[in-house]
Amino acid sequence: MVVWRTLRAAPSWVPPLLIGVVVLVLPGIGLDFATSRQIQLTCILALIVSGLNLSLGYAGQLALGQAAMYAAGAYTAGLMSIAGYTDILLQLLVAGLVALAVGVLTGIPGLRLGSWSLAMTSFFLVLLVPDVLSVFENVTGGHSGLSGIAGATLFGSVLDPNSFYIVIVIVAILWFAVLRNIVVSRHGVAFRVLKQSPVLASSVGISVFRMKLLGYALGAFPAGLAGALFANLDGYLSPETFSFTLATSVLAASILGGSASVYGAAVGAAIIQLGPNQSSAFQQYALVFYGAFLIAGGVLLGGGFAQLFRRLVARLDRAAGLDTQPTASAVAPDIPALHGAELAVSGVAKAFGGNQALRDVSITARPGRVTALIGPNGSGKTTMLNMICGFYRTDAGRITVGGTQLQRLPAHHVARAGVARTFQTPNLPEGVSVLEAVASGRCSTARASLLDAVLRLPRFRRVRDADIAEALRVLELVGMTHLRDAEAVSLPLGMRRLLEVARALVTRPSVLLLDEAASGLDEDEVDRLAELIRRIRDAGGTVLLVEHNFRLILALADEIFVLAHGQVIASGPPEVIERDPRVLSEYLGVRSDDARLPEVADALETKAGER
Ligand SMILES: Nc1ncnc2c1ncn2[C@@H]1O[C@H](COP(=O)(O)OP(=O)(O)OP(=O)(O)O)[C@@H](O)[C@H]1O
Repeated sequence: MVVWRTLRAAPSWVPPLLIGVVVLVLPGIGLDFATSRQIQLTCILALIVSGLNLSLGYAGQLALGQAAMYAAGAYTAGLMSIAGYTDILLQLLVAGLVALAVGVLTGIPGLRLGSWSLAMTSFFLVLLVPDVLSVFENVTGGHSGLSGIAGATLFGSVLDPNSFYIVIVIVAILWFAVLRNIVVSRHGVAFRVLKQSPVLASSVGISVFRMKLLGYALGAFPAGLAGALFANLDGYLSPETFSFTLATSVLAASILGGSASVYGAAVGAAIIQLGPNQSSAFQQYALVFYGAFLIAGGVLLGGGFAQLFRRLVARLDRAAGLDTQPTASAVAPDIPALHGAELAVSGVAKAFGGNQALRDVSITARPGRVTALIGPNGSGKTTMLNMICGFYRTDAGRITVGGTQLQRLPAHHVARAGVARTFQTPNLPEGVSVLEAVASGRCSTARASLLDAVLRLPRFRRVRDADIAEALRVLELVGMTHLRDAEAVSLPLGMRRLLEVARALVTRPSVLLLDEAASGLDEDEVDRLAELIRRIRDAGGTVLLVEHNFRLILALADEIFVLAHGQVIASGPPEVIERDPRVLSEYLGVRSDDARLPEVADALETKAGER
């Protein structure tokens, strides 16, 4: 256990780097030609698989185009070599950029069309590779393949097989370092938010289209590098290499190793390359075997070997006593001043086909006040929130926050304008810690570019430090600092709801929309939530609360708007609403002119409980 504790004290990138260094020095201790070639092919396959992991495992885009990007990189490098440009660094750069360009060009239409289109376009892209190579037969050699690729050079010297081995391993190590830096940065968290839900992504200010394209196109880059390395390793390119079978093997390796994992790509590639690919009998039935691997990886090993590895680490951590969580802090600090803005909705209408969900609705939520929006099921509350957030377009009317019109803005711009929200069902990405989940709310604030993240430039560190500091500050407010390293999705419902409020608060929003935040909470948790909302209000925040818990509404709201059949039927302070005959009639289906608060609350709550 002492060894384990020492290992865990080291930064997480040290063990994989050590493995990389061992692979790098293997030729020094004697490596036969066949093994050396297999290791090089494993590195090449690992590069391709890592690209798929980024787009599929992290960004959630099922796209099989890596084989086509690999071909683009390979033919680019091969043709450069034939034209006399044999420098491997130049070839890697150009091949990577060409693959990136193919990713962008094929990704845009696939992503614009939405849903399964990217999977389909990338699938056809792979099927088209042999035909494209035939069409340009004069240049690519068509079905006969491309020969005459000269040995690679580095700064003018020809690379012997051992030196080329070193180049391949170093490129793989460097790319995995880049990938790791991306995955642990804000971009990596944004990818996982996107994978969880595009709606969630836009609600924290992420442009869904740009992020999807970034994941897919970035995944093309290592495939281009792999292509350049392969062209120089074999000195000959045949269209058959870039077939659909390759695409399937890449997918199988990704699923086996664990697609939501950086190093899982290398593990999956090693299993496929060093195992079945060795046997010629396997080659004949490769597609069948890859299919079986996919099923085994997907069904038996949910999350692949990476998931098994994580479980093993967790078990060893427990055994070594490394998993103890500090206890919760009792006193939550004061909320610093929030600069809430007025939310004004006037004359808004929305129809879904013939169903008029909202008609001529006007509501106002002011800073330093809790405004509640209530109404029976189907009265239009969620539609209203979705229109404020930019998920639905209004048919008529205006929505402004602090005087700025929102109704024409896409959802991620609305979030950037200061509107933050929670969801009816807590919406948290998998594979992120509580701290990262809260910090993900800051995706729309000051940015560090991808290059800043990859190279760990000062700007990246500044943004990361600010993200962590703000996330910790808000976690303290909701009394969850002690859970900062826990996996967000594994928390109980009450904690997940508080976590969502924390994520919304981390941007210091101008307007906070809470969609049934108390639903499913026990009494203690509701009290804690109520206390938090009160403190947000007292700090000057603008809170719009959509809620079915009437005791909470009556206790918290300064003003209530009641929706029924898509229209506001009553508005005013709780003491007016609780006696309004129209409200009672809508909720209870009875007319009562002298009903009082406790009876109404009980009756309404019972009614809500029945639903
Ligand atoms: N995307 C959609 N497509 C078609 N109809 C929709 C859509 N969203 C909402 N509606 C309809 O609009 C009306 C209002 O629904 P909405 O979900 O806003 O009500 P709600 O008050 O939030 O209900 P609940 O309390 O059950 O969440 C309903 O008739 C619903 O069927």
